[in-house]
Amino acid sequence: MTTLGTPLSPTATRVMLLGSGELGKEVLIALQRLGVETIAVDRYENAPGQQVAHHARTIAMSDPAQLKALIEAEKPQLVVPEIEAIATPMLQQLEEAGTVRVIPTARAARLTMDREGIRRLAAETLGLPTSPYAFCDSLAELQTAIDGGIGYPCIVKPVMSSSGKGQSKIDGPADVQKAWDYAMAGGRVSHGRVIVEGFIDFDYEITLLTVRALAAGGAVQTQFCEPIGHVQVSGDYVESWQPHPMSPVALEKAQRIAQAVTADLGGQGLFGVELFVKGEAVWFSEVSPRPHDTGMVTMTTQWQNEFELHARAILGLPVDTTLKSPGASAVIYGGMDAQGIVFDGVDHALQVPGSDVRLFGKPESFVKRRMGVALARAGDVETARRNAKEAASRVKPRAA
Ligand SMILES: Nc1ncnc2c1ncn2[C@@H]1O[C@H](COP(=O)(O)OP(=O)(O)OP(=O)(O)O)[C@@H](O)[C@H]1O
Ligand SMILES: NCC(=O)N[C@@H]1O[C@H](COP(=O)([O-])[O-])[C@@H](O)[C@H]1O
Ligand SMILES: [Mg+2]
Repeated sequence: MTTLGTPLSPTATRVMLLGSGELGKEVLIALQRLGVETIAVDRYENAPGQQVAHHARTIAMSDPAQLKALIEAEKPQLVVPEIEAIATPMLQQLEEAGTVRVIPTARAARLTMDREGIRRLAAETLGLPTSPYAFCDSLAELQTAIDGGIGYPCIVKPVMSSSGKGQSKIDGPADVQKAWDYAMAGGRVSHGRVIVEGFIDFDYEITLLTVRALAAGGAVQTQFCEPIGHVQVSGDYVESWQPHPMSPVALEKAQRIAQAVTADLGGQGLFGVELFVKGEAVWFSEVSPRPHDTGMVTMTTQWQNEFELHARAILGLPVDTTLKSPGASAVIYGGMDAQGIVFDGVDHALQVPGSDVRLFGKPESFVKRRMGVALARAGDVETARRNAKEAASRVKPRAA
């Protein structure tokens, strides 16, 4: 049985988010609605989630000593990683000592913060289909791996990075040095290691949101949302929609892969399983053991969006993954490096039929920083995509 307390009282159910960007902000709002006391942690002040939580804390989350001190001081019942770059071995120690429960598990957070951990688990332990890959610690090793079988084109990524940071495509020998240098500059945690992956010439890619939640009787049950299609530019998502049509065979394979990888990672919560599809072939790419950026579309397409599903699943509550309406999302970038920017045209954007806008409230804009998202629901996905892009384009960021 789940029992929830009263926030800011001795009975409070206390949950700490490690990372409080746009995704954490929505998880925090979902938790607040259930009367959970929330602690929003990030590496900088006034992160989006810190603006809606009961408590805001700013630390270097990749520093094990700072992380341990904060968790011991705040004593949350649950710790919810929201980004990859966290001192996950320390989370594992604290979980093993019984100090705290980590969502979905500390091992899942550790394996997925490092592309090597999750890739070796998926391909070598679970035998799931993936692109060919190798791990390299130098430019020379990278060249050897490409010549030894990965071939061209291929993709190089720092082992610790996300949202496409440090990622680039190599089309031929002339690009190798540039890709290596770019990866070295772009990792989130400095680390001289990269993964090189053979390029998969997929027809489309999806995120399969997969929830592990308690069913009546107390057993963990796996449920899937409708597939989310998306478009990525330079490794970062710019547009997503739901549902993405799939052949029954491809959908079945996708669900089987998602079931296998999430069952191994274990625990309770929502996962974003990234898959490439060509015809009826399906490849596993990677998985987030937490809500996914492409899943922001569920704020307009599902009865319970991915953030509510995560909040419910981690608290031991039942979930409903059904679709409400086809819909789409389109990213609003800052387009400039500046603090405290303003957004013109939100009124104009909201005149687009079925549209909605979220502005994350990030204190500082960068040219390619995601500052907001436009949403649109419609009778079909094509209309929704067109309307979401139209609404996004009507929001005009401007320096104050
Ligand atoms: N081996 C590959 N073949 C073809 N395309 C790829 C491959 N690897 C990555 N991509 C493309 O680059 C995108 C980003 O890659 P990936 O998900 O590994 O990066 P990421 O930095 O972890 O991104 P995020 O954190 O946003 O999920 C993929 O969604 C896909 O469009
Ligand atoms: N693909 C992962 C992803 O989308 N993560 C989301 O972006 C935030 C960081 O944004 P920032 O880099 O603008 O601070 C994270 O906190 C999370 O919400
Ligand atoms: Mg990805």
